[in-house]
Amino acid sequence: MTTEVPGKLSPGRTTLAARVRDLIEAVVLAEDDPPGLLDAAARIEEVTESLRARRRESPRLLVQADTVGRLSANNPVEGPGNPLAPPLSRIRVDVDGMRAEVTFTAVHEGPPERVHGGWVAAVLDHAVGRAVAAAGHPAMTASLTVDYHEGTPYGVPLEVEARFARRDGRKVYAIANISSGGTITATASAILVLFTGPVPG
Ligand SMILES: CCCCCCCCCCCCCCCC(=O)SCCNC(=O)CCNC(=O)[C@H](O)C(C)(C)COP(=O)(O)OP(=O)(O)OC[C@H]1O[C@@H](n2cnc3c(N)ncnc32)[C@H](O)[C@@H]1OP(=O)(O)O
Repeated sequence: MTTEVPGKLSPGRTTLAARVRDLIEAVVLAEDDPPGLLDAAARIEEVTESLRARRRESPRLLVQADTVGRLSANNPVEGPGNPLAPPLSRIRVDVDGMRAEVTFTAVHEGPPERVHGGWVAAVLDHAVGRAVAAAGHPAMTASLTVDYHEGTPYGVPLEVEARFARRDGRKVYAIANISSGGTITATASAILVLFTGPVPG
């Protein structure tokens, strides 16, 4: 059975994360005007201090996500609560794997007008983790091999797909790809190792 994510998360938190994401992009693209930049920095520092005054102990923010159970909405790839996360959207998971959308921005630029390969790998790593968990084999990535076939564009929605392939004892094999407008730009194959204890969120 396919389950739609996200789960329940306070709108204030997702809105704040979205605004900070916008802020990061604005910072990266801001013209070099030293007084203006210093003034902005001072105003941002004020907001940071007001949030810091209400600091929680752990970054983990568990919400009911899907068949895997309670997961952290602050996950740095998928989590809508984390401004660092692109994040993932339109997530669909089932026993065969997961599909999702992701839109990178100029913040993620590596090669000119293309997404940094580390970010592509992060999304693929996350996707294989999601896929094997959805297939009933929650595991951590031990090995991830990424092939970059073409530059991955930012500013457009990309499709992410990952599938559980097979299990051999504690080793779980999975594959994933990321595509733009039907063209696969990167593929990954992964070996994950089953968790022996409780699955962290
Ligand atoms: C609103 C909603 C929001 C929702 C929000 C969603 C959040 C949803 C999160 C879910 C999705 C997260 C997905 C994140 C994906 C990561 O980011 S995972 C994090 C990165 N990975 C790590 O940190 C792992 C670090 N490595 C380790 O901890 C340990 O090496 C491992 C992987 C646990 C394995 O250690 P171990 O348990 O001691 O196992 P070990 O006996 O060494 O090996 C077991 C088997 O694996 C094999 N193996 C081990 N390493 C390798 C290797 N590198 N290559 C090949 N084989 C290997 C061994 O040869 C052995 O094989 P067999 O002898 O059984 O045939």
